[in-house]
Amino acid sequence: MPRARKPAASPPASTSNALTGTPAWSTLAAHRDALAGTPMREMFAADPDRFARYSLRLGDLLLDYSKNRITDETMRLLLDLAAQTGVEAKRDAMFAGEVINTTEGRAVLHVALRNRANRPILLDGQDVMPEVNRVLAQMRDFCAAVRDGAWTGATGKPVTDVVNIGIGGSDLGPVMVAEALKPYWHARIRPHFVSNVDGTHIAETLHGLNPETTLFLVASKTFTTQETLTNAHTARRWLTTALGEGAVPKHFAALSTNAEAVSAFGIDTANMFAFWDWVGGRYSLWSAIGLPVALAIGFDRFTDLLDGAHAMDEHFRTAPLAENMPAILGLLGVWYLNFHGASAQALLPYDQYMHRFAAHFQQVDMESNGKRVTLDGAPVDTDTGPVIFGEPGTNGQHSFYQLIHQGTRLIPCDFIAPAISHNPMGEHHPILLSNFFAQTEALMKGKTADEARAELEASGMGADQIAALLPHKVFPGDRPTNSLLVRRIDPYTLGQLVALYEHKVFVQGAVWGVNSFDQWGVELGKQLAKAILPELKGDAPVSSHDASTNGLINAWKEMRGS
Ligand SMILES: O=P(O)(O)OC[C@H]1O[C@H](O)[C@@H](O)[C@@H](O)[C@@H]1O
Repeated sequence: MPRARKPAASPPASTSNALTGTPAWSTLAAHRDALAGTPMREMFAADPDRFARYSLRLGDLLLDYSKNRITDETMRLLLDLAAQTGVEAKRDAMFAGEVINTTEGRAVLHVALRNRANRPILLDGQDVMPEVNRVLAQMRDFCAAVRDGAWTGATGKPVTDVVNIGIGGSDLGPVMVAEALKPYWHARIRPHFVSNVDGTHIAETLHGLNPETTLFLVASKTFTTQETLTNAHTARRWLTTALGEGAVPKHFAALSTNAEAVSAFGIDTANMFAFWDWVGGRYSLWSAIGLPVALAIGFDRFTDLLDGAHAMDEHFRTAPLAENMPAILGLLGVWYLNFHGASAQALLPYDQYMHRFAAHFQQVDMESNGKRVTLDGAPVDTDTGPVIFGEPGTNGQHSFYQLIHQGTRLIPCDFIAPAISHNPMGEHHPILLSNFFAQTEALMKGKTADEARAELEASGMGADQIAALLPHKVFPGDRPTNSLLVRRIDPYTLGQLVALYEHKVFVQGAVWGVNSFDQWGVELGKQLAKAILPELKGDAPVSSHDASTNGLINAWKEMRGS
C-alpha cells in the first residue's frame, strides 16, 4: 500500500478558521450570558424529568449528562454549531477512508480495525478488510500457541512473561487496556510494559524475569523511535547474554508498519504483526499493537473489545447528533472550553483497574487537538484541546478535588463507574459508588451561605466564629459533570468507552477545524535532543546553545564527574 497519498481533491467541509464568526458562535455566547443566573440546582428543581431528558443508553452503557449547564436551547445551539462546522460530513469522510490527515497525506481508519460487520472500507479503491482480517488471524494463531504453551522459548519452556517495548501510542493504549482487564489475564502469562528511555524502567522490569520464559514485543509504528529501539537493544543483549543469538526468533516479535526496519533489527518478519499508515499511533491499540492485550486476555476477549468499539462506531456513524454520545460529550466540552473558559477536563474512573485511563486519553486528546492552526494552516481563533488529567476515585477526592469544588477555575469532570465490581469485598463497592454519586451531586448543588450558616449554627458555634468561617464553608456548586455507568468493566464495555472518547475527540477537532491526526509538536524536542546527545560526550564545555541550555549541560558534566 502506498505510504503517502495526495489529499482529497475537495476537503469534505469548510476548513475556515472563522469559527467565532459562525452564527452559532455568537448565539451561544449570548445564550451563555442569558443562562448565567440560573444554576443547575434550579434547573433540577424545575424539571423532575431532567435525568430522563439528558441521558442516553447504549446497551449496558449509560450516559447521564443532565448535570451540565444546559437547557434544550443550549443543546439546540450546540447542534447548530456542529452543523455549521460540518461535523457529520467530516465524520462520514473519516469512515469513507478519505485523506483527512492532510499534513501526512493519510486516511484515518482505526474504525476499520474493529469493523466487525466486515463492511468493505475502500482506500484507493481497495478494501482494507482482507488485510485487517489477515493480521487478526495471525494474532489469533500466535495467541493460541503462546497461551496453550505450544510456543516455547529457545530452551523449550512456555512463555510466562510478555514484555511490550513501545512508547506513546505503542504503549499507553495497551497498558491502559491490559490493566483495566486484569481480571481476565491468563493464569501463567503476565504482561509488562517498558516505555521510558530511563534505564531504570527496563532494569526494574527485567529484574526477576527469566530469559527462558520471556517474550519481547517490540511495538513501534515507525520502528525508528529512539526510546523503543534503545530499550529493545538492551532487551536483546539481556536475552542473548543468557541464551545466545540463536534465541532471538523465539523471544522477539515486532508490531510495526515498517518491515525493513524490523528485519534490520534482527527480528524475523515471520514474527512481525503488521499494521498500516492509516492507523494513528494513539488510535492503534485495536491493531497488532493490541497483541500484548490479546496475549494476556485471550484472542476471543480481544475481539470482544473490538466488538464493543464497533458498537460505538456504529452508534457514532448512524445516530442523529442529538442522540449521539460522542457528539454530545464533544459539544459539551466545547461549551465549557470555549464559552466558560474551562481549560482542563478531568477523567475520573471509579474503578481501580482503570487507573491508566486518564493517562491514555491524555495522549489521545492532547496530541490530537493540541493544535494552534486549522487544517488550512491559518491560526485558530479560539482555544482548542483541554488539559486532560485524572486519577481513579476515591484517590482524587483526597487530592485535587478541593480545587474542583472550591477553586477559581471551572473544571468539567467525567465520572465513570461499573455497577458490578470484579472485587466486591463486602461493603467496598457501595462505599466507592456512594462517593461517585455524592461527588456529582455535591459539584452540581454546592452549598449556599444559608445552608453553611445553618450547619455552623447547629454545631453551637458563636456568631463571630461563624462569620469568620462562613466564606470557607460555601461551595459555589454549578460545576458540570458527566456520569458514565456500565454494568461491569469487561472487554466489550471497555471497547465502547474507549471508542466513545476517541470519537469525542474527533467531534471537537471537527468543530475547531484542526487536524486531529498529526503530531508535529513532538518533533522539535526530538530534533534538538539528537544534536545534544553527541555533545554530552567528553568533558569539554558546550557553548552552542543559549546560556541556560549551555549552563545546564555544563553543570551536568561537572556533576557527573569524569
Ligand atoms: O509507534 P512509534 O512509531 O514508535 O511512535 C511512538 C510515538 O511517537 C511520537 O511520540 C508520536 O508520534 C506518537 O504519536 C507515537 O505514538
